[in-house]
Amino acid sequence: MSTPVLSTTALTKRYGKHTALAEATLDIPAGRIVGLVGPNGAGKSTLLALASGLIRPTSGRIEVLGRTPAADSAQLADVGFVAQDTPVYAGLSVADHLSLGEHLNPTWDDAFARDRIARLGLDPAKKAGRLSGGQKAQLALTIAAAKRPRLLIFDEPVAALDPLARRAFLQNLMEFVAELEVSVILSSHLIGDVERVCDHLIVLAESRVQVAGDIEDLLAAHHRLVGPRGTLDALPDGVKVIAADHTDRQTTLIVHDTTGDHLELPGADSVGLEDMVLTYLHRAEGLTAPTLQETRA
Ligand SMILES: Nc1ncnc2c1ncn2[C@@H]1O[C@H](COP(=O)(O)OP(=O)(O)OP(=O)(O)O)[C@@H](O)[C@H]1O
Repeated sequence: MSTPVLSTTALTKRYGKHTALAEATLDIPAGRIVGLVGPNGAGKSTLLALASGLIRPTSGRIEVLGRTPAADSAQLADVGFVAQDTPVYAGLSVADHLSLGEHLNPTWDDAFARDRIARLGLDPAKKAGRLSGGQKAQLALTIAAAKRPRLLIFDEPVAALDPLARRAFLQNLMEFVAELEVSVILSSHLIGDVERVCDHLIVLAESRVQVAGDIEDLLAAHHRLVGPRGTLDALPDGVKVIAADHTDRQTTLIVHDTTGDHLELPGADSVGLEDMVLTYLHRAEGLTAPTLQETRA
């Protein structure tokens, strides 16, 4: 089996008394486009900063491509990181950015970078400060990809972009992935975007991983069950209730079949990605209707 892109065990980051990330255990296979979703302050940037080696864990283990993040120059070259707010140098031209990239990165693919800039229609002489938000994002993406990393990490790459620029950026990203055979982890607030481009999902809320896995598997393992009240109380082992809603007569459950056996559950209906993510986010905030156990207590 190939080395996981990201592997963590009980990964924790604290700032003083505040826990930004708690006990995160993840195993992400290579070749995925991973969507990291969660509300403000959930710990997304913290996880990405740990993965890129910008910060060190308080406790727990993290390996990126089988090694400690930012362990040495080879490991640094293997990971391209684009922080929030698409960091480019306002006073430098597009061409200056490419020269700088070439100078700083031993694995720099100049032909690839120049070809991308031409295809995007960016004027090499233009100062980065005069580019639009979408163009800045595209420039940052080009620079990160031209390092020819094995993993690209983006912290909310499309947050500041209008819908058209967002779509163009994500389209571009998918082209890169196919062209460079690179793994990608990106954080986003937009579940629709994640659905469009990602094949693996991590839901983070309240500093904890709520659920993670290949999107296809997660969708196949989550179900909505509706039945007369009382009929859904006994579920097979390994089927976890994520949310429960009751009326006088009827119970609606969102459940996660964690057995991996694709259990046949009576009356099971599918759950869309957005509903699934929101169910986990609501549960983390304690906003769900009471669970069956709580109702019986
Ligand atoms: N350097 C720091 N010092 C102290 N607290 C921090 C630091 N960095 C992050 N935090 C706190 O850790 C928590 C997680 O922050 P983080 O930036 O990882 O969240 P996020 O999910 O990326 O949020 P957003 O979607 O708003 O970017 C927050 O409560 C934040 O205030």
